Amino acid sequence: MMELFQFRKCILIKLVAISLLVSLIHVSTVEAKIRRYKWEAKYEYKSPDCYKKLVATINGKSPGPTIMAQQGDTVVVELKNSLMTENLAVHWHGIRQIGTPWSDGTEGVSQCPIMPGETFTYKFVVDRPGTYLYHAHYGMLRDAGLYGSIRVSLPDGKSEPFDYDYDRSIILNDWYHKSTHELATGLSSIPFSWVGEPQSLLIQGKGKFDCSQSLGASVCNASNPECSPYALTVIPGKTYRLRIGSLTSLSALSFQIEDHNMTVVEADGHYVEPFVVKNLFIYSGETYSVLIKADKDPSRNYWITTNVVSRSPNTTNGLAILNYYPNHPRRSPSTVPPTGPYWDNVSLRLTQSLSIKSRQGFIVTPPQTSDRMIVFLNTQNSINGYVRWSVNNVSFTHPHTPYLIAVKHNLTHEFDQTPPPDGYDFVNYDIYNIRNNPNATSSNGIYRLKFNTTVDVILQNAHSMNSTKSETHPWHLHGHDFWVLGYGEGKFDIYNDPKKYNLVNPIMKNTVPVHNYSWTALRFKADNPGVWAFHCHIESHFSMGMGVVFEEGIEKVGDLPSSIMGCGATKGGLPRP
Ligand SMILES: O=C1O[C@H]([C@@H](O)CO)C(O)=C1O
Repeated sequence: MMELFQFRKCILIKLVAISLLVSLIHVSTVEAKIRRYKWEAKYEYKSPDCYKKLVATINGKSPGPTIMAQQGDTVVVELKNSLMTENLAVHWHGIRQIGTPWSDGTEGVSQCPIMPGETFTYKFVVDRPGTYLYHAHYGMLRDAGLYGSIRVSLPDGKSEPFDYDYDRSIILNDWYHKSTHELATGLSSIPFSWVGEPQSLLIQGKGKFDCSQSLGASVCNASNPECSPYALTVIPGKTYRLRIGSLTSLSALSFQIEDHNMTVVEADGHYVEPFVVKNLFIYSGETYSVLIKADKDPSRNYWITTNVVSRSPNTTNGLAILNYYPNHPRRSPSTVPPTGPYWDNVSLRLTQSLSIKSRQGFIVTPPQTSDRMIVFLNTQNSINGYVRWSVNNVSFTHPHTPYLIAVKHNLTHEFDQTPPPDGYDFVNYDIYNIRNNPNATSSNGIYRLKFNTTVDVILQNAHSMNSTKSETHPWHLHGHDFWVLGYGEGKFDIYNDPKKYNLVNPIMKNTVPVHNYSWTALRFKADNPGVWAFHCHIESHFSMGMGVVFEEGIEKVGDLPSSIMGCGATKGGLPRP
């Protein structure tokens, strides 16, 4: 009897084990989906802020389609360049491209440009849940409207550490009426012609330029439905997760919703220890999730606004409508739209930056020490009469052969083999004044990092060349997230400031501002084999040389696909080193 019982028990255990195994296999096959997209990039006449101009679209839209995926999925984007006369590359901003550095979409770094008429396929895994972006990474093409959102949700059955009823993605932008070609030409000419302040601010691709400036209805038509304000419809009583991303060309923004507080819960794909704000400061390349509750008087709509901060604004505020259902989405509130905080209040912005900490229960503790410290002094310079931006007095230029190919195949003659400096003259440099000698050099040399080491990067801001200000610069790192260890005003003190680092619960991000006359300290692990750009996300500043490139673990990078080749030294195949 006992034996029969044991036998049955054994069979039962085996059955349970088999069914568990089957369900595990089932879960893993259900989880890892392939999300396929077929996109065509082309120019179309559009009027996002009522002013008609050529806009770079994806499948006829700007912002382009939102990529919706679950953690662990593989995204495949077959991208056709139908821009007719312009090259293309698309960067998946915030996706680390582990094992696929050739899919990072950075022209000159990870691939040759996609030529007009060509189709290029990007394939990568979205390994973490969160809010990300995509945008053109060729010349200043992003500014022409080629961008969109990536939303990575948790696998089925897993839930976020906060509750909400609905999820919405909103991209903030600023908008120029001149073509990107005109803007880029002005920046690289003698005399220098600055892009100036943008003509309008867009919220989810819509803005309002004042057409009364006598342009004629064929150019600017205030009643064009294309430029009716974006309406975010909410059901009274419900909680909304707003995934807000900024892809401004230049502007740092403040975002606010009339009468509604926002609880910040996510930054660049990482959970934030929740904190409540009336306005959200957001810099180009950053993403945040905020929760809002539709718990105000439901008989009316409310204004959503954006305004420029950190530069003296000359652009009307962005306007959208928070539409309480069932009010009409076009019904403008009769109230005055909130104007946001004063543009020049640096300490308010610094305070918000310092409030962003990693959420309890989700903290990834940083290594407590680093192997290398690199200090990047950000300055505006002059090189042979051209206005440029530099890092440690070196202004970045692209080589003809993408670094990933040149480094992997040891094509040493393709770029300067001398690495740029790890620091500047800490003792004598006065960050508060226009420099005595504005001259700098340019180079396409790169920083080579020892694989798996911990690297600290200190961004040091300074006075610009001929204005009366120091400007905010949002820096974006490809291929990694970094821990934000600290921010401070003035000149970074390499002996004492590291003692004040937050090594307990720093947030991890991929984009971070360095505030006016201030420093920002970051730490990351050089553990992602590849070649990665790190640059100011202001499109004109990057095109004026404000960036660097890191290489790590190139020997661990697999065979490069031939689809990324075809330019520079790889015209007609790979040359010998
Ligand atoms: O790169 C820039 O150039 C101008 C100004 O410094 C010179 O006109 C400006 O505001 C920038 O951000």
